[in-house]
Amino acid sequence: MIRFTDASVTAPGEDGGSRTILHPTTLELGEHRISVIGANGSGKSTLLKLINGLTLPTSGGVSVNGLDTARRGREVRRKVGFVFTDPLSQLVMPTGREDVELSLRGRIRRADERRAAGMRVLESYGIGHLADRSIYDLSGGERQLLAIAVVAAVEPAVLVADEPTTLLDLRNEQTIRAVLRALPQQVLFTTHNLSFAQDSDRTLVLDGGRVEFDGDPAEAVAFYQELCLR
Ligand SMILES: Nc1ncnc2c1ncn2[C@@H]1O[C@H](COP(=O)(O)OP(=O)(O)OP(=O)(O)O)[C@@H](O)[C@H]1O
Repeated sequence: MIRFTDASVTAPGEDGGSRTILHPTTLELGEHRISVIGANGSGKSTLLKLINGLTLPTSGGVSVNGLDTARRGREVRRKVGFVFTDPLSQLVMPTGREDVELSLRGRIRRADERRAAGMRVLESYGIGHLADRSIYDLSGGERQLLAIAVVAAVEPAVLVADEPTTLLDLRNEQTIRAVLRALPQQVLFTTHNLSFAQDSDRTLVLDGGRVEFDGDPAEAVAFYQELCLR
């Protein structure tokens, strides 16, 4: 269970004062698949980053399975895997094989076992044949698949993905959606794709740093469309 208790985020404003990015927010997030939608700059990424402590609340708190993100960030990050919009910002090794092996390092000590396990992960995502190719020579979809595989390899309790299909064509978008749908763990994602948003059990609509709607995905999309037309 992810809990936001009056969690807010402020940042220095241009006028020397402070600017509210997320107004005090209280949420209990327990559903298997939760989507977050809203206009550019409405606070979606900030909300996701609060979940694994990449961003800490200025006031209030956020916890994951009872672990406070401010006090127990390392433990939280072991439970919450984060997939960035741009896979190149998280893939740190020259090839997929090395990246997935790095991810498995804390779990599997023996190099030969790690190598075999890494290969099994890549094969399960249909990218085993790309294991030794430079990450710079992968297509956007292949890279996004690799980024998800690397994060999911350590079986985090929660997987958070920030606009995971934004850079993808229709076929790759469908592949990533199917991959995320099949993951057994809790998945939270942001998207501007309203059909993808409805691939979930619950949708939050953010506007100006506030959760303005929280509930059924189809109703959330209708609410958001109306909000955009106002
Ligand atoms: N560390 C920071 N310092 C100052 N302003 C920030 C910081 N982080 C985010 N912001 C601002 O807060 C607002 C919300 O940003 P956020 O990235 O959460 O929006 P978003 O809804 O994910 O947008 P997009 O759809 O464009 O990705 C933006 O105006 C952004 O510029």
